[in-house]
Amino acid sequence: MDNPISKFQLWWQAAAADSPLQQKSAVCVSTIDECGFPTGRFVDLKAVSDKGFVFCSYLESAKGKHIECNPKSAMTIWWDHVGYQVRLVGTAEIISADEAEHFWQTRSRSAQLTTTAFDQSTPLDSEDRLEAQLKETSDKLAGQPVPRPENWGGYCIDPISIEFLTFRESRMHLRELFERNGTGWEKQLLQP
Ligand SMILES: Cc1cc2nc3c(=O)[nH]c(=O)nc-3n(C[C@H](O)[C@H](O)[C@H](O)COP(=O)(O)O)c2cc1C
Repeated sequence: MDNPISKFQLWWQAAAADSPLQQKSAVCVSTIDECGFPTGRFVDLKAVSDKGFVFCSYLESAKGKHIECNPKSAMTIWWDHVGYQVRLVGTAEIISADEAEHFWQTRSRSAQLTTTAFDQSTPLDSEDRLEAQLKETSDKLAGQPVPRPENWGGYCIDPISIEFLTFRESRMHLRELFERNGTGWEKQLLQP
């Protein structure tokens, strides 16, 4: 398979089928902080297409601020039950408001309420404060749809390289590196 996006979609499907994982689409996104340190955290992978790899978050979170200053990002995935690792590097861009709205509408009401109630990555005085904030938001929006907060949206990482590793107990892992070459991709095998 010479198209890494199609290959990824097949791997994602295979990993999700009969997956023992609770969080089947958790992937690690790494960004670069203001001091130049890389920092990773798990997010939920929402969609993959020729445009890139999409996840949703608060736009003013730490990761959001990092991407605003430096869009160079990475995504790393390990699906133990199928023995697949995927690593990609690329440039993150905010998705459109319409796309963000689409993903917002796929969220449960309780996820919409918690997202609205909290201000990700800002300091928290005490754990009790979370309950109070959630109750305040739930009471305020009782019986109404929960609108998407302006500070919630998504990012699409447009990859310049994607590496697929098929894990083998023998350590003879198969590593397939795809690098962007103009509008296409160049494939190269790497030693394990
Ligand atoms: C399995 C899992 C899935 C998560 N999914 C998301 C997500 O889709 N979006 C998000 O903003 N945070 C998600 N989080 C929380 C992030 O890992 C992280 O704590 C949060 O985004 C704040 O990161 P930041 O301060 O670096 O911006 C998830 C955490 C876990 C463990």
